[in-house]
Amino acid sequence: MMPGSFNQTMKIAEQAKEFMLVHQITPVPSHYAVAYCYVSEENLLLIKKIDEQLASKKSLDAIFIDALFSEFLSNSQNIEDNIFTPFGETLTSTLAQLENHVSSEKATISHLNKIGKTLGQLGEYKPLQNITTFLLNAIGQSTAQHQSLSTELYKASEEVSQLKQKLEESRQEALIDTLTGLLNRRGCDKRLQALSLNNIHSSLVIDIDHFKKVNDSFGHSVGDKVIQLVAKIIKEHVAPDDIPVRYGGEEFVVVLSNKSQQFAHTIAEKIRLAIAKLKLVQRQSKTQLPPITVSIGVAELQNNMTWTTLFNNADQALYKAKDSGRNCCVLASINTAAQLELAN
Ligand SMILES: Nc1nc2c(ncn2[C@@H]2O[C@H](COP(=O)(O)OP(=O)(O)OP(=O)(O)O)[C@@H](O)[C@H]2O)c(=O)[nH]1
Repeated sequence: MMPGSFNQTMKIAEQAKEFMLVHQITPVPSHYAVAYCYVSEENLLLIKKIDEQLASKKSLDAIFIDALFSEFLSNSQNIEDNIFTPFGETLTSTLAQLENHVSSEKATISHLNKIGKTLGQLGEYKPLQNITTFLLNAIGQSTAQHQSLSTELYKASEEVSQLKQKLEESRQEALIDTLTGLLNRRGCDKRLQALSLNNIHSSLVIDIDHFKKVNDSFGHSVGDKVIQLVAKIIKEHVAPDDIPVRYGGEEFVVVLSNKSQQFAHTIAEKIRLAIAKLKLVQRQSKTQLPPITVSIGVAELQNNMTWTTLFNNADQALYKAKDSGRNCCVLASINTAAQLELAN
């Protein structure tokens, strides 16, 4: 879609609204973005997925649409570049044209008023006076119409700004874990794109020990609180350019940017000890929780290694930590025989 094609943009916006109505899609910005992308035929894979869903007579429910949003739109500039920006630009330029129109009409009205006044003073040119009055009325009406159109367009323009803001919020939500406020896996991937694989980086994979028992003995909400506390401690121990992530369930990953494995190990130990020191009491029953401990695998990015391999190495070290009785940190090395086990 070319910026500036106002009618076309409005048409697609209308079709997107209609599509949402027909398929009873909840009207939130992210869903609107998916509908808009579908009707504007911009993403063939997204179209294919929606068509397949419809062909198998399944509904376009919130879970399905959210998944499409996450897969195709939340992480890309696509919506911004192809939907909101041209839409906003078109509105702005149309508004500017209308304003020009209205101000030239106002100038014409002012001239005609002067002419009407002069003709009135002369008192002889009744037909000309009538024409002046007719023109004044006609232009007055057209100005009123243009002004009301301007008002509508201003409203639309404000709605676009709000949608942009909400989209940005949805995009942020899609990158952040709501329980802990840490990045989620997707957010981690995004941040990793900014790091050069040529520098020295390390990673921790941290897993809460016997966490199932916490849930089973104290309930899921206490379990959630423990996850939050562990996240908080992890965050407190890392630098602003490091990347702490809730990787899933009770597992965390930290990418320590520009830091060696030895340094990462020191941080891992500090995190482990700080968590082991926690004294938690369940508020309602005043029961003391057993000590919370974590096991940590530590690995360093080696030459020609991908992030996935780095995380796998740290994960293998984590398994070794679990096997060694938990509540410890284990360093991975490329030579697995040289695994160095630390602190218990
Ligand atoms: N409260 C809560 N529990 C979660 C969440 N995500 C995953 N879990 C629970 O975390 C537990 C993980 O259990 P397991 O993978 O068996 O591991 P574990 O009990 O921690 O044992 P080890 O890892 O072997 O030390 C499961 O009971 C999950 O239900 C969450 O967001 N909140």
